[in-house]
Amino acid sequence: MSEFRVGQRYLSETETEMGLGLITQAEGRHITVMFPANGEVRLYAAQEAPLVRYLLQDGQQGKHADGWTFIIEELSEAAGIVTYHGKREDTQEQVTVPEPQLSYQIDNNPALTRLLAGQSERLDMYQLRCEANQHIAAYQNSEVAGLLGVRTQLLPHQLYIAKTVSDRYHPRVLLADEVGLGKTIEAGMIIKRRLMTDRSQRVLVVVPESLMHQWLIEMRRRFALSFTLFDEERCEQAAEDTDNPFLTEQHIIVSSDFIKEPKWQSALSDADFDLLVIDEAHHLQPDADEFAQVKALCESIPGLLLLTATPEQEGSEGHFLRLQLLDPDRFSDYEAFLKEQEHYKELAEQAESVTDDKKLDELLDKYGTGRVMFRNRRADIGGFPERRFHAIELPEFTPDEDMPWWMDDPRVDWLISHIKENRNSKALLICKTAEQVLDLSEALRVLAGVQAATFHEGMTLTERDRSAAFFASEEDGSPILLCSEIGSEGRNFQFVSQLVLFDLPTNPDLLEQRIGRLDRIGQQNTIDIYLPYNAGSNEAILLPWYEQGMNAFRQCNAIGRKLYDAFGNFIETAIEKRQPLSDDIIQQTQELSEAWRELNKQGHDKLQAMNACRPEQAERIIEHINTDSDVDTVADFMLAFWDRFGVNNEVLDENRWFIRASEHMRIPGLPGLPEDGITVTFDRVTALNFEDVDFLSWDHPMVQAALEFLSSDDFGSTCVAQMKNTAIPAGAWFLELDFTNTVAAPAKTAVQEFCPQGNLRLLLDSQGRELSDKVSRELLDQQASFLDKKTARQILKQLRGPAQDLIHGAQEQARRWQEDLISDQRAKISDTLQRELTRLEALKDVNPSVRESEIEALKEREATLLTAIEQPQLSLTAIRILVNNH
Ligand SMILES: Nc1ncnc2c1ncn2[C@@H]1O[C@H](COP(=O)(O)OP(=O)(O)OP(=O)(O)O)[C@@H](O)[C@H]1O
Repeated sequence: MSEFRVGQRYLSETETEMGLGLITQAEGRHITVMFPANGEVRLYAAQEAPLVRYLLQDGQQGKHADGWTFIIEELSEAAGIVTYHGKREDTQEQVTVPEPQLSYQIDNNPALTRLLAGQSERLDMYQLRCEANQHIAAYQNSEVAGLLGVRTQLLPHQLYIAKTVSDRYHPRVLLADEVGLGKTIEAGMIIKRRLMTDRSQRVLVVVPESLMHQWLIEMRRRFALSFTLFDEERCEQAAEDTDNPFLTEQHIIVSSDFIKEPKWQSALSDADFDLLVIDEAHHLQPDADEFAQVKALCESIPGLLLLTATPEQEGSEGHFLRLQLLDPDRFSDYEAFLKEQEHYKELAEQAESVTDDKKLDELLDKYGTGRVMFRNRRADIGGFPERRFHAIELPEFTPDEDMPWWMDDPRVDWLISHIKENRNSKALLICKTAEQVLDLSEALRVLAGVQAATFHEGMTLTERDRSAAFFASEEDGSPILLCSEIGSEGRNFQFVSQLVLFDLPTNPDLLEQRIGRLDRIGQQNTIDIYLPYNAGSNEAILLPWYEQGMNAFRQCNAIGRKLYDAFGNFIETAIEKRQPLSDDIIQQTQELSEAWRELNKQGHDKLQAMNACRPEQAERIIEHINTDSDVDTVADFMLAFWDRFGVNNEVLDENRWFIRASEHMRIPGLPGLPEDGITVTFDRVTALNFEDVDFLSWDHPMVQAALEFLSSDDFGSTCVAQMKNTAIPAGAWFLELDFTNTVAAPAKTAVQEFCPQGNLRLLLDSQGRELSDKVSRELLDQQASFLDKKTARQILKQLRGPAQDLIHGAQEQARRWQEDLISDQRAKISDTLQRELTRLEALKDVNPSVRESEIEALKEREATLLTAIEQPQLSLTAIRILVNNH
């Protein structure tokens, strides 16, 4: 066809991302177009070529293949080739640019390119794109992003910690809530929020082997977080293909024993993790050989969360040395640390009179465990069930060497009767060793025909989980779970209300951990703790010390370990000699425990409570979560998304949908959408009631992917629609433009905190008058209706030129908006980080507690952010032309 000439420039109507094409052959009925952007050469039938001629007009900006830009003043044409005459923007020289010399990169705004190519998408797709952009900006601006979709009850003490800790640039803290109050949940929330806000990218979780699966499942179920378990075998395998196995995944769980292996030390330290979480951290023993390795790992990772309900389980000095892992400079002198504690009472009194949160932070910062340690206590939270204690004295027992001990140990008889009398309820039994568990299991099977579930270190992880599930099963589960001491930590057994202590540990913190399996969040019933013991046994010796001395069975016992430090010698001697403890020791224990409790109550506990939860702030966080995760908004958006993108959704009830990919999916797949479908809800309560239902919120990977698809691809980026408004002349037209501003910076700077996506909507009439304040998007949507593709294309042909002119002007306006936005963000970066710097430097003057590296990191962050913000990205993400047609 004669209208095609070699050298002319065209856009592909269907693949605008190929940039500006150049006709290289135009003979007969075919034309050849080269697209330099991706080096493709396409052959088209001239009559049906899906191409749009690319022509600029005077006043517009052109770009030469060498990269410089010019403003067009005049056009001329010869043999079908247009030549542009104008002025170079950089040198102000007059230039002449024939169209073959135009750059193939016409504009970095795909929406504009698509408009020029005559593309118009469905109105509903355009609306969805704009909505997605608003949701993205709202999400990035939300103060509680990452906490919106946690599948948990919104408990103030947990959310306060989650938000406070996750917002710190490099948090290094001890999460030490009393047993069962939700440290794992808090850690999960912190991880989730940090990942969702780009504050963290790579996370390493270290837990006792017995808790690895539980963590994996909790992270997935409650936070939609995918972790991978790494063990020796996995590392060996990965090491065959890569130098560092830990770089193959972003979120990794390993066992506490694993990190002690020197073999993987350097790989772990070099794996660029930015957050390390160590559960049951009281096991980190400063006097153990491998402590140096753990210390090195803790030093190599900027963020560190240590979790323990019993920080002083292994003594006060161990506690101090673990605090030192968090902040070696602050906790540099043990004696000074002890001395400081003597002043906690006065400090607490002083702190109580401070009403300003920032001042309180400063005060807590300067003394004691300050803002490093978070400990919530049952007494402060309230609402926990009562504990009842039943000590059952049984006759003395001496095992017969020729018979298994369990044949005539009176505790076994008691246990069998107990199971029989309590057929309708389950019991958890904890004893010291795996051997005891195996013997007891045999005893119950042989003597009573009871099949007990077991849990001990001799079983594999999968066997343990299977066994715990057998115990938990309501229909045909076991009435009792026999656990060795490994079952006394971390596991969740709050669906049980009876605990049988088959023996007693000498360390009160271990007893506390055992009781904590049942006395934890979610426990609905009064807890019955049974201690069947034989007269003259170790348990008979320990019982009065625990019960009368410190009331350890009925209440939480934070001072147990200290009492053990004070009376341990007497206890060990009494056990060795098989003699009861003297009344005097019991009396002294009682007096000391009362005195210490009182002292803690006035100082230590108060200070910890002030740091662990500030109720007003916690309530504000919950309010924020409720506002920012409005169920209807998420649901409306996702339902519309599924409809447009070919995901079948079937309503199951008011709150649940079954969704499955259809044959008409417009995208290759969605994260979290398996082939055979999935049931989802947008409602937290439903999510808590139905474990198998996915909880969709703005935090969920599927919802995030939907937002990402809509914003990063071209879906709905251009649209021509009609409106019927008799108040304005027929044929009047309007241009609606959506701009976004983003700032790209290295992930480690967590740039989103200061520079979340900003959106600007402009609405122009054909004269270029800006109307966005007067006519909202919603109002326009009410009047807008669909236009068929053909008419849309005709309109575009007519309005392309004038629309382009208006866009040109609007871009100027958007740039001014961007400058204001960036200047606010720049000020916020400087203000916040300078304030933080001043705080750290002031703190350093009071005591040498601040690491120089912390100050350096802060300065570096500020410098990087301030550099990044100099190159913000303004994008025109969506364009709509509305033509009045009545
Ligand atoms: N906000 C919540 N909503 C629902 N369940 C919760 C919530 N917080 C905690 N739980 C449940 O309560 C139990 C205790 O929580 P978690 O395991 O996090 O406590 P912990 O402090 O880590 O326990 P431990 O001291 O034994 O290590 C778990 O079963 C957990 O799933």
